[in-house]
Amino acid sequence: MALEVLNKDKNEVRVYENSDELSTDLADYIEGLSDVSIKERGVFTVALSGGSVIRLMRKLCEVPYNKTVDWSKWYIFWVDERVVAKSHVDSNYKFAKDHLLSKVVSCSHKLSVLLVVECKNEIVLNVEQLLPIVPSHVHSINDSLTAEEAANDYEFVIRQLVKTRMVNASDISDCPKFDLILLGLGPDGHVASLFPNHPILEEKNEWVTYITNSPKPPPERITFTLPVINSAENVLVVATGGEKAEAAHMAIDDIGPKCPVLPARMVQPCAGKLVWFLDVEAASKVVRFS
Ligand SMILES: O=C(O)[C@H](O)[C@@H](O)[C@H](O)[C@H](O)COP(=O)(O)O
Repeated sequence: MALEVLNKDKNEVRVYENSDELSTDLADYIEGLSDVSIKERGVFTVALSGGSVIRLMRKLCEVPYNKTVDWSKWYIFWVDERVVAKSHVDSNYKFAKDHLLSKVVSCSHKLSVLLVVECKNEIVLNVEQLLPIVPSHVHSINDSLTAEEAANDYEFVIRQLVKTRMVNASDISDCPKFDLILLGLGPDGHVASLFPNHPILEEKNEWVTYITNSPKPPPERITFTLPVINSAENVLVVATGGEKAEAAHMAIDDIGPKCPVLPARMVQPCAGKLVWFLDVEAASKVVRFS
């Protein structure tokens, strides 16, 4: 449970004693969003970031969430990706596969075995609930292309899914409306591969763009643009550790005209909900009373 829940404008900031508590509540929160979306539309579209947020989602693969989340209805995307082979240690796809997605599949297999045993005892269970992630629902980038080509290709894939309404369309912008976008936070205030002072912060037309000079290695990346992030139904920014404290403070608090142009501060969903998940260290500079 959160130690504190702060309301900052229309956004919520949840502060946790440690990363374990944060991880449990994050799993709970995501399960709730997944449930609502699947009841309403039959699918849950989620875009993942790279870095620690993936490890912090690990409880989704544990009891009770591994039994309650309907993984078969998840459609998985990447908010940003490093332009490297999918087998490369720097690949966000590989990281998510190794630390999250593959764990879901193996949990679900175990559950299927349990299901057979329980069915013989005439216990009625919802078979559908126990299906694993469907491989064709996992939309990673094409790693055989250049950064520019990969960004165009990824945008094309998303546009096709918006046409069929597998991915929702925003009512107020010409953008997809993902059910959930998960972001990490860099110590410099970057989110996704949107770095401070980079011209792509101004991008208004593209859904997916690319950079070849990322200050965080590797240099070549593709990324969702701010209009896409801000069109999501739900955005969660997840950060732990003291090195994120200054960035969290500058992104969340009203610090007047001297405020630098910080990508994390530019995350302001037009109609959706933004929730920050911080541990006490990352939240140590966030103003408690305004
Ligand atoms: O692929 C990436 O590099 C990212 O998507 C990036 O935006 C990341 O989420 C943050 O840098 C936070 O990373 P950590 O949580 O690991 O510090």
